[in-house]
Amino acid sequence: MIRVSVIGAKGRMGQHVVAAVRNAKYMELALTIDAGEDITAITPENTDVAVEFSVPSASLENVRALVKSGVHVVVGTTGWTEEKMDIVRADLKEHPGLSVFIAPNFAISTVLAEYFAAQAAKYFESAEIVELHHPDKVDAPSGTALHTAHALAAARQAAGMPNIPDNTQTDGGSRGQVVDGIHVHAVRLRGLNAHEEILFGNAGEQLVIRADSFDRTSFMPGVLLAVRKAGTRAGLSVGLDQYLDL
Ligand SMILES: NC(=O)C1=CN([C@@H]2O[C@H](COP(=O)(O)OP(=O)(O)OC[C@H]3O[C@@H](n4cnc5c(N)ncnc54)[C@H](OP(=O)(O)O)[C@@H]3O)[C@@H](O)[C@H]2O)C=CC1
Ligand SMILES: O=C(O)C1=N[C@H](C(=O)O)C[C@H](O)C1
Repeated sequence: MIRVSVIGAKGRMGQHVVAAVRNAKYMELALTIDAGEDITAITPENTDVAVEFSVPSASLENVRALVKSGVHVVVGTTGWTEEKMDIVRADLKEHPGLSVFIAPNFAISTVLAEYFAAQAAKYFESAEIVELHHPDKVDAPSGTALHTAHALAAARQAAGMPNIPDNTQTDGGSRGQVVDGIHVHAVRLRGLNAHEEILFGNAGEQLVIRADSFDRTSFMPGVLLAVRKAGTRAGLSVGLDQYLDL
């Protein structure tokens, strides 16, 4: 049995994770922790893997506390920068064998969309990203869109592509945030859940790759896969693609 504790357990994702763990074979729910509760209650005596879905402002300190306790961590919360990950990498040096796995997105559709987009990137002069989410989301652009922008930029750079053409002379914000040279646009609309479009353009043609998570259940197979894989890859790793046969 894998004993799984959930941090952010009362949140939208946390509630789904609690239910998914309860229904999963060979897993049992250990502790559930939310804002204001004592995360140090999670220890190797009661937990094998902690799943963290809280808020971007709290996630780093939660992960650091969990690493200090000595449990494997699966993280879905957004807001992870290289600087924050370096802090966790340094902490992990004191705990060889422990794993911290961060996934900007656990939905197979979105992971594949980014994978396909990275393959397409070198064939198109233009690329932009549109992410669309529910209006209760606190961060923009989404962690997924940031991750996709980095992947596209890396693919373009590896192929020696020039900057994306854009002759905009005045911009009151309508052109979105520029991430590694890629324009990223965020839509917040009641009724939506989590959606991403990657648009590519050449003279006379367009390719659109789109992934839709209509319901948070879409993230659960990925979360459970990451829990099952916890500890197989010591140190910090990022992205569900690593666990898929891509
Ligand atoms: N990787 C992926 O596939 C996915 C990632 N996400 C990301 O997951 C995160 C959570 O999303 P969502 O569930 O919608 O957000 P919610 O706001 O619904 O849930 C967050 C929960 O964390 C709690 N919380 C706040 N501070 C702490 C803390 N210090 N310690 C423990 N718990 C805390 C909140 O409590 P309170 O409300 O009282 O503050 C709330 O219950 C976001 O960053 C989101 O972008 C979302 C979907 C999929
Ligand atoms: O807040 C959300 O809902 C989501 N957050 C993640 C992100 O910012 O990429 C993953 C998914 O898009 C849902």
